[in-house]
Amino acid sequence: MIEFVNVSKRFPDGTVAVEDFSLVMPSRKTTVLVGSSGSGKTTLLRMINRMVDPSSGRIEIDGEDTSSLEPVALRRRIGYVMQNSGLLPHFKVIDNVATVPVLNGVPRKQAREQALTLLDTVGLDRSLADRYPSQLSGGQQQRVGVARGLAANPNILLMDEPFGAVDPIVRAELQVELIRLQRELDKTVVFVTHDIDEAFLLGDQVVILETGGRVAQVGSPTEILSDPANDFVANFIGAEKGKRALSIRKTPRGEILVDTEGRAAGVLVPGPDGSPA
Ligand SMILES: Nc1ncnc2c1ncn2[C@@H]1O[C@H](COP(=O)(O)OP(=O)(O)OP(=O)(O)O)[C@@H](O)[C@H]1O
Repeated sequence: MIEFVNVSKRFPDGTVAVEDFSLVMPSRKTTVLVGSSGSGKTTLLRMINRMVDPSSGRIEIDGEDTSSLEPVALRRRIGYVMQNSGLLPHFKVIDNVATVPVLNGVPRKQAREQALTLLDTVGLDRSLADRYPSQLSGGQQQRVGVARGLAANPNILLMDEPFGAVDPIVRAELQVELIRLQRELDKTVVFVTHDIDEAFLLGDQVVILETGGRVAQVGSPTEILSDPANDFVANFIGAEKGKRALSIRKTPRGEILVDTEGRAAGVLVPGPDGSPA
């Protein structure tokens, strides 16, 4: 569990990126921080692994105050995946993945073997292991970025807009892949995005942020969709504009859900007690 307790961050130039932020991010769940540009998402994420230190307040990981931990050691046991993959251009794919375990003291041969297994995990063919990042597609690079983030077998995986720079089709593939991975690996994931659809798709807990890291609402996607806390949230999630309104259309083969433009959105199936799901 990651806990923020009254955390603020003021940068040396006086910018207050985060003000009095408190939140529990449960273990083995995905928490998504979503908000517009400048709302403090990246600053919040980077405070978890001490790439940025809070000006006040504290962050605990499983009850341990991170300010008492050595930053480099902390960073090595927390996976970090960023936009544009953050791969080292002059290292082959396999060495990009194996680097952190080697720094952690794993013998190189063993680290490279584990790296190959991780390529399997993220759905990449092992034949790509000897390529350089520039010889991969954007989506493949992001998968290597995820493999790299997982390489030290961290309990926590921080992901900063990891799918922001790839085209929508690849992005959808990567999102599905992350859901599969999360079921398999059971990590505590903190994911930053400005895309509310991505937040609802991936998040167990979604945190909608306003400027200064102010929490507009926290909840499951269902809770937020069914009961937006205020106009800001309603506007942000598109509920106000009826963008997410679905209605039932009866067809000879059953009932389907359609969106406001008449596009089919899904099939209505009965719930366990026979009521509509
Ligand atoms: N090193 C810094 N020095 C001064 N101000 C900073 C620094 N890093 C970030 N900020 C400011 O802090 C605020 C929050 O930035 P942050 O990068 O956390 O936002 P964000 O929500 O991740 O934005 P984006 O979606 O654009 O990445 C912004 O106003 C930003 O300009």
